[in-house]
Amino acid sequence: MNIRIGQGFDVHAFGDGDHVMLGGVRIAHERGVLAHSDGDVALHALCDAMLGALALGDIGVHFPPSDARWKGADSRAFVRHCNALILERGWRVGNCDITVICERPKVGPHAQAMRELIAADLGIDIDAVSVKATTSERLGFTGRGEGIAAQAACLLVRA
Ligand SMILES: Nc1ccn([C@@H]2O[C@H](COP(=O)(O)O)[C@@H](O)[C@H]2O)c(=O)n1
Ligand SMILES: C[C@@]1(CO)OP(=O)(O)OP(=O)(O)OC[C@H]1O
Repeated sequence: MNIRIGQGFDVHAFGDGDHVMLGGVRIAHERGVLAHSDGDVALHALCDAMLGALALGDIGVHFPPSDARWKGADSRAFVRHCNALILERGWRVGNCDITVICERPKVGPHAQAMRELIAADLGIDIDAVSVKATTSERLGFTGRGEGIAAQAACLLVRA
């Protein structure tokens, strides 16, 4: 088999704070997120998609929330670690696609910066990295502004 696919999903509740991290980009916002790490749902979903493609469990297995090393951690380091696991097994990311789900903040103005950071961390062309967003039409916990969610898909090809 010369391709593998994985998908990921993550949620964090909003809490006190003045920014959210999304796709490695710091976005000023009137709420922060409650998390052990920097709470970057986009990168956590991506990590779970990458790990899922390798059938290596999930982000919590590799970076346990009980481990003080990950307190406030930059989630870009998680992405780079997952990418190293991929490369050392003879794979590379062919492309990935992330959808962020929230009413606010607006993601569109930051999507290009996110794509650039993710492409750099994966060592792949920016054309292979997609970041998009949707509201949930004011329905559910994202619609009520209680939290933020993201889902991701990741294709691996033989290096
Ligand atoms: N947090 C968000 C949510 C949405 N967008 C952009 O707005 C478009 C319309 O959203 P709908 O949920 O009404 O379909 C969407 O396609 C995104 O381009 C955004 O940037 N940030
Ligand atoms: C990222 C980790 C790191 O301890 O903690 P959180 O930032 O709380 O994020 P979550 O999406 O719950 O994933 C679990 C953990 O791996």
